[in-house]
Amino acid sequence: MKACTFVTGNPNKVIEVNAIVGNTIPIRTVALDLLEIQGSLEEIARDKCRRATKIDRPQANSITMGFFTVNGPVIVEDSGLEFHAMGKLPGPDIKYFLEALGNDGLNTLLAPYEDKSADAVCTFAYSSGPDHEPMIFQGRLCGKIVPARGPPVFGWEPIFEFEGETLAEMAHEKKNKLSHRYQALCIFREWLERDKVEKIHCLR
Ligand SMILES: O=c1nc[nH]c2c1ncn2[C@H]1C[C@H](O)[C@@H](COP(=O)(O)OP(=O)(O)OP(=O)(O)O)O1
Ligand SMILES: [Mg+2]
Repeated sequence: MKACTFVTGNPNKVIEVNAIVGNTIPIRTVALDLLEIQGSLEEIARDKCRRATKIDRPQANSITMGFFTVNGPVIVEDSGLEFHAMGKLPGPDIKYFLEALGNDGLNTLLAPYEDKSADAVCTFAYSSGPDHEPMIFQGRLCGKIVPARGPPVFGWEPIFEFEGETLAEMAHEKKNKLSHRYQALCIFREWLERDKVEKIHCLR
């Protein structure tokens, strides 16, 4: 069975996706930061996915400087962080907010508000090839934004608290059994397994 290609520029996503799916879905990864349009998480993921299926001739890979092509099924992912007090902002723009303000600055943004709750949203888009419209699989984890605690290894993990622990403090095994990414991948896996014959055919 031919593997599904996960195109992402983020090595932490690769580590988590591999840990979550194990060998239940054959996935190979390609390290490439795809262009992202402005829009909702779903629109961004769909557009990235269409773009990924069209990588049909050797592409320079900016991260490894290797060359690759994508043939067959593809998945991409877009993650957002929605502050309830701010009408779901920064949402898909969290990457740029984090780069500009850091985790402390994200806390400061919420200082005027009593409501510190936030949703971490993970949106996968899957397509079996350039002629197939992407399908969307989304997972959501509701937590709250707190002053940073825990190792600052992956994005906004140190400021996102779920049931008393920040994601940075949480054991990886635990995060990978409850996270927004875990939930999205469970729905994706269920969909793949439903009507298995047809989907396996898609993955060839
Ligand atoms: O579980 C997570 N725990 C903490 N931080 C996270 C998580 N998941 C994404 N993040 C961060 C990475 C990036 O700063 C932003 C999402 O932006 P996003 O465009 O989806 O990711 P990216 O550009 O790093 O990789 P990609 O090439 O797949 O688009 O939130
Ligand atoms: Mg991105």
